[in-house]
Amino acid sequence: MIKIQDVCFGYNEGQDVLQGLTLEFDQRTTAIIGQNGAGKTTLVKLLKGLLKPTGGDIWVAGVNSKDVTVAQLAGKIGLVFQNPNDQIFKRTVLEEVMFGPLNMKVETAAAKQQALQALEMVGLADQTDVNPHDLGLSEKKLISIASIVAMNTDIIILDEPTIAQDAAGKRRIAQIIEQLSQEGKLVMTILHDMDFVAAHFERTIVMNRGKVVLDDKTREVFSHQDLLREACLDTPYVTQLGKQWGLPETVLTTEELISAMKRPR
Ligand SMILES: Nc1ncnc2c1ncn2[C@@H]1O[C@H](COP(=O)(O)OP(=O)(O)OP(=O)(O)O)[C@@H](O)[C@H]1O
Repeated sequence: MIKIQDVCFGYNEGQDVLQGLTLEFDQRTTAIIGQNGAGKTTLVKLLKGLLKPTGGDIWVAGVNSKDVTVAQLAGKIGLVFQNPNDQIFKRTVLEEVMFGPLNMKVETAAAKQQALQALEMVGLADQTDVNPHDLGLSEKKLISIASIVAMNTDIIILDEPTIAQDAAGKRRIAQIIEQLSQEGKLVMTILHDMDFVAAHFERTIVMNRGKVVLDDKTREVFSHQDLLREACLDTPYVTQLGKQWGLPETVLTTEELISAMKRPR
């Protein structure tokens, strides 16, 4: 669905923030992790067409991002920004979530239907008339997710969706990701929460200083404690407990840890 070939990008000449990335994305739920400044947000802005590569090529659904405008790419790829205040600007939740489909020239009735379905998915179907600016950060994040889901793109990128979410909010985000993935969409997510990554993502890509240093099944990635440490990242808490218990395998959830601990040693 997305192919990236030798992509370089720098905000300032001579200072490449991304250095020759080559990646292919398929329908697996994919987490992108890396310390602050690793280049994660820059990468997804390039995918969305908000930035253009200074070298290399990006194809989204077979189309080279250099040959299309941001508006043309908007029908293929949706990006939920890290800060919902960068995205929200309408006076009611329903207007906000309808804006994307209407902007894509969807008829008003269908746009409303898509918006209501998206709000149902994020658990805010009863907040349609509320001013989004009166809501808390966790709800604003859910509204910004609904706004992108309502546009019904095949590719959805979430930048730090778990920030400001309590345990129930995180469970909701995990359900949304799972549902979108089951609908056949590519869901790519930037995250700092390693426990969330371990529990919910099939593939994990680790970035460090503008390069991909690991790209594999999530369990495989979290078995490379040394490489992760070099990238200034921790393994999930439950994985660390498993290692301290002396387990040879890499566990990713509490269920896996408990079942492994019950085994005779
Ligand atoms: N608009 C900009 N102008 C100049 N430099 C920028 C700009 N945006 C980001 N950078 C720099 O590019 C590098 C990569 O930043 P980016 O935001 O992509 O990293 P990140 O991995 O998403 O970090 P975080 O986890 O903190 O969001 C950093 O050194 C950052 O300071």
